[in-house]
Amino acid sequence: MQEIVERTVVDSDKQITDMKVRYKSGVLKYKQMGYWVPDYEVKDTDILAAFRITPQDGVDPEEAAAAVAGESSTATWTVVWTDRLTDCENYRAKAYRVDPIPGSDNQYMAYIAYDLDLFEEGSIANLTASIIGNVFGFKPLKALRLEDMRIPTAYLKTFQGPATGIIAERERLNCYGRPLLGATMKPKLGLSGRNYGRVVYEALKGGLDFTKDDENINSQPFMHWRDRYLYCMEGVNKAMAETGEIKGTYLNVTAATMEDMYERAEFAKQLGSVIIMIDLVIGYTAIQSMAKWARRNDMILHLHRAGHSTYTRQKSHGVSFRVIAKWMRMAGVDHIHAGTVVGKLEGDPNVIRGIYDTCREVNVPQKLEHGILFDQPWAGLKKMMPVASGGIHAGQMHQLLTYLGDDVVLQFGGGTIGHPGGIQAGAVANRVALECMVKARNEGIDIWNEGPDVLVKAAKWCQPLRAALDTWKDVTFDYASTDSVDYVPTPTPAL
Ligand SMILES: O=C(COP(=O)(O)O)[C@H](O)[C@H](O)COP(=O)(O)O
Ligand SMILES: [Mg+2]
Repeated sequence: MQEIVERTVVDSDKQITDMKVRYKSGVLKYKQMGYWVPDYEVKDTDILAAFRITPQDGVDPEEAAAAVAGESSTATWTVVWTDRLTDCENYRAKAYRVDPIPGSDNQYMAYIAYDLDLFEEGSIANLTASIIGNVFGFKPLKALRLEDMRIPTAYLKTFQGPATGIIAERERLNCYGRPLLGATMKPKLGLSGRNYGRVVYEALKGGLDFTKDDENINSQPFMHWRDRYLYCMEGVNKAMAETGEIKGTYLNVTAATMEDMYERAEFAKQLGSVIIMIDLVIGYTAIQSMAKWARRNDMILHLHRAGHSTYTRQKSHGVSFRVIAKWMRMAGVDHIHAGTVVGKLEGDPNVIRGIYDTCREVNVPQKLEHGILFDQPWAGLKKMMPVASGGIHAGQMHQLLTYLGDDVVLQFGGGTIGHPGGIQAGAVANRVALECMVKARNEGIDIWNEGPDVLVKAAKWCQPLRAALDTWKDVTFDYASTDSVDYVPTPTPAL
């Protein structure tokens, strides 16, 4: 206690000096206010953030980094007397390193350390209110992107982590050694409950493990949620009885209020569903609440990342999806849409690799070429299953398996329901393509190069696979990606 009093007194002198400096120059001086500490020694318990900053013309990059540290921790636009009533030396975030990004237009990677005491335990809302709070609209910067974070073990342990995790999910489904297969219902909107349930049944009967509500299916006039749940679960139960496999359908419980979401989740549980679904747009607190509900009720929790591209897609402004994935593993979801590499939606292979590692590794080491700027040990939080979805089809199975591995849900919406032979044939094509590719890989065949031959051979005796390959052979999505790793700093021992 004595120590703090002393520090406060020393600080008060420093604050007065800082204030005089500021008033004299008439310019904000975050560096002089103590937010730039190049010789700072990072503590094991610090939360670290790496921001891509684009300072306004004429703004010194270190000053800009210090401004980010200030605005995302304790500072306001001017020095305030009340700082002296706090342990402000400790509470100020510290910008401790700024690297120019080669080949960029005045962009820098700024590293900032935050003391653990700045954050409430187990609250993504509180963490993000600082880290991505006001600071993204801050005038000294033209643009700002949160590229990565290091969450220390001390803070991780205050979070629940995935409600179920990959290991328990596989045990519940009794499914090992291969990716899981799913399909998103199409058309996105408009089907009645009975027709919808029919699609679920056919897709599961054909060999998929899961079907899935689309992100914008909730309780519209054409199909209220209870109808959807009842018809879907009828389809699930029938398909399970006929195939002898455990199956599920992600019942989207997204709704306007927590009360509505709990009511829907409870009904899904009563009907025997193994999985429910939420959309990212419900917000971090709602996601954490649903994760706690899922843990209490032995339910797998699927998260659709609806809305993420509004802030993850641009290269110089927003938040990297890798960071969102990290927050979601802390928040406690079991499945997360994480990109496909191939398919209709953008995604650079290196960036996607970094996201998949973040979801499912026990310890994620720094890997600069994958955009992973910090070591991230997960401190016992369970693994989260990535979901590959968006314009994928059976003809890409060798690429999907090579890029994404086994612990993933491969989800074919149009690639099941658009099959010329019908939904069940589409599911058969996907299951056969997957099984033959896993078998080839396990026998040591180089599926990256030989994969297309493997598929063609299997298609000789599997008419639905042949039809799928014929239908989608020309479908490629090779539009330029806007997302790739361009920042490869020299690692320093401090990291
Ligand atoms: O409906 C689909 C996919 O349908 P289809 O298989 O017919 O393309 C999903 O909402 C998107 O995959 C979301 O994208 P992401 O998974 O990248 O978040
Ligand atoms: Mg969708």
